[in-house]
Amino acid sequence: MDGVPAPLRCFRECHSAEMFVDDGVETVTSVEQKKVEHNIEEVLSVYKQMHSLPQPTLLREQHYQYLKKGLRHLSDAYECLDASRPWLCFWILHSLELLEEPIPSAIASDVCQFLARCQSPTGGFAGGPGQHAHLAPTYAAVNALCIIGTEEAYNVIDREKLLDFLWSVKQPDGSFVMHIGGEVDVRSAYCAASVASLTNILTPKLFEDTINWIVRCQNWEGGLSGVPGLEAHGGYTFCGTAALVILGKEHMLDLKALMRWVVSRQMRFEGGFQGRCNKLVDGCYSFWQAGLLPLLHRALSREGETELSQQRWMFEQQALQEYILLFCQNPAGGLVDKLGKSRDFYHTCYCLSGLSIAQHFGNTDLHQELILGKEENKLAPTHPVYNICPEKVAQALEYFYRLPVPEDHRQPGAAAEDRPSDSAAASGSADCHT
Ligand SMILES: CC(C)=CCC/C(C)=C/CC/C(C)=C/COP(=O)(O)OP(=O)(O)O
Ligand SMILES: [Zn+2]
Repeated sequence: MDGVPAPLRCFRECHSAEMFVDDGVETVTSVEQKKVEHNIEEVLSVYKQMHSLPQPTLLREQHYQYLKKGLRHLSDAYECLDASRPWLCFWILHSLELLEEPIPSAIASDVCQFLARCQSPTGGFAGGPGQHAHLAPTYAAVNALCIIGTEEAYNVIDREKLLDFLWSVKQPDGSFVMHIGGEVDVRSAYCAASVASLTNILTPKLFEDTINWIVRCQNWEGGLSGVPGLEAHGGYTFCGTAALVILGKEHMLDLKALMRWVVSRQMRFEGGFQGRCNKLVDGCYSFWQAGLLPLLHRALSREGETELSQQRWMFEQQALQEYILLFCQNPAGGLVDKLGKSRDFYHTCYCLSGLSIAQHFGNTDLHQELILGKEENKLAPTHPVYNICPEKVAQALEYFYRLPVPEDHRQPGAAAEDRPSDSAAASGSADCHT
């Protein structure tokens, strides 16, 4: 059965470019914005000539071939991502799970062995073998291993040392640096909370003061910035909000102001999202921004602020699907930021993740689908906190929550060798989780 027809034009009330021009003065961004809108109009007019009833199609087979190849061979263009190799594993594996394409067991095992080589002897994962541990590839590696979801995959993670690493990047004010000697921003709090919760090493002490630090990142715009006092941005807003959801404290944000900010980031003409006010649409914000709506919906329904019977997220789900399917697909496979840009695995992962959010409303209890185009366009649902499929989250939690939480006597910024000896630690309580 076919899904709903495309909402061509009905969402497109006005050209955003007009709003980017202040008193007739053009800026670099307003000129770029006009180009984006021109490109969209051109593609739309060709599309309308070819199709009387618009039915955008997800190019499943092309995306599958592009992703499958990427697991074994990367072009020279990826040399610059030599310090982000676990990310490439996550982006590709998550895209494949959204497309419901199984990962052959030999490839899954090779990925496990590769990620094991990225694990630092002092805990956490690095961007590549022999590099220093960093929170971003640690998040990507743990997510990739949870997607694989085998005993071999789970066993790669040294949880005791992972906790050492998290403490080594914890700061006295509650924030985290991305790596020892590195920068602080709210991505790190999310990466730390995500891996700690998935692998059952989350202790209240580890996130002491983190909640207040994240809440300080929400600014007058309603969204969150990377550190307190800067401009709100979708990437950081997602990270801060999802971290607070993991820590059970999302209601400490001004949720209504956040809702107003994020829904205003959906572009009226393009249908996709921008990352921050007065900037351009980009396919990857289909997840970083639209992914906030399930988090907000849950938080606001708990506070009795949204109708539980509501059947839609509070953004134009069809318009976002249209943006991704009509303007972000490379005909040879892979997805892009915007028309005219090259495909890459990051945008493939986050465009597909956003498409999945826009297609599935609710959770396993109450589930409503809104599929633009044919039913074959339907992707698997994604978990809005971790961005891996919900069954894989449940399976990982089931596995790791059978294991005890490691003893935690560590201090912010402490190196692994500063930890009390194992025998001293072992004299304490065996399991502080309960
Ligand atoms: C888990 C994890 C590590 C998440 C990453 C979150 C994320 C996407 C952060 C984005 C950071 C940022 C300020 C981008 C702006 O880039 P820009 O100025 O090039 O783009 P813009 O014009 O769209 O703002
Ligand atoms: Zn992007």
